[in-house]
Amino acid sequence: MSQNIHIIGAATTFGQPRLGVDLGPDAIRYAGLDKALSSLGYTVTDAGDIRSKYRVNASNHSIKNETNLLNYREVMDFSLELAAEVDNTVSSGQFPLILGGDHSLSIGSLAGISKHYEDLGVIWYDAHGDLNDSRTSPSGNIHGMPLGISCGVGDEDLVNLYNPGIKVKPQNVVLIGMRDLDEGEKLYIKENGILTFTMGDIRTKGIESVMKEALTHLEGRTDGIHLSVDVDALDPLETPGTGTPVDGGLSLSESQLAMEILNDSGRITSMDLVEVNPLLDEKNKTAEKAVKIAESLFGKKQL
Ligand SMILES: NC(=[NH2+])NCCC[C@H](N)C(=O)O
Ligand SMILES: [Mn+2]
Ligand SMILES: [Mn+2]
Repeated sequence: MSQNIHIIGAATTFGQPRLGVDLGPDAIRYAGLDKALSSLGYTVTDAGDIRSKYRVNASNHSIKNETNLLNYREVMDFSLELAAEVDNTVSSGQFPLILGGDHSLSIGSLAGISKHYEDLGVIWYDAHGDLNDSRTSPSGNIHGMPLGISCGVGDEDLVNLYNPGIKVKPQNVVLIGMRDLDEGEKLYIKENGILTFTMGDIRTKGIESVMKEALTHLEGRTDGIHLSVDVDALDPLETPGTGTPVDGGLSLSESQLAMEILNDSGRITSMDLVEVNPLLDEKNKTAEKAVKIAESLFGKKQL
């Protein structure tokens, strides 16, 4: 892993309906991210926040376009800007650590990162698959679509954003923590043989063997691995400050072990840490957990 971490705040809220998730990057900074990573010996720089040029207010926040996509233009423009920043970060040899913000930001982060890899792997650590398109989505919220879009499904302009073509091959994706998949997502997973670990699988096999299986699956076929952590992968008792909580999730200590195993592999090349919404939180608890997850990924061991 690069010794230089570049933090990019992706202060977007347009991928989902709740106000406040654009404050996620500051909540994570306030919880001490920079200091935690510097203490591990990394050189940490912070780009500050990329913020949508569109203003947000309660009544303009969730506007549908003709094809069931909410805040389409806003998400599109934001993703382009984020993709360029992430692209530059990888070009300069730094590790991009993108703080969210809602999960639609991964459209931009994957667009920027994938330019640098032939066969990018993706570990999607989340309660949700985020594999919907405008037809399968129950909500029209684009934060339920970024992985599908990056795999080439859905709106053509979003799929071809920043650099034309698909960003990630579905066989290079591993889903971990799944417990709220929509019918269309289940079908897509089956049809494309995406390696998927539900909470049931994790309870049966244990998180250690799940993470090792994930890494083995991506071995040989990928030249870099992007890790996308949605804090709703964790149980809402751990991370209540998020817009779409789902009961029955991972604990903090399981997640720390998962991150330590990824760190030991030395194969993670970029990361998103998303869906922290301090307006829904209890005393910034969720952002504090997010910092602990990042710490474990970058090398803090419990012993
Ligand atoms: N990144 C997230 N939290 N996504 C939640 C998605 C929920 C649901 N599957 C939808 O498409 O609306
Ligand atoms: Mn989620
Ligand atoms: Mn998500």
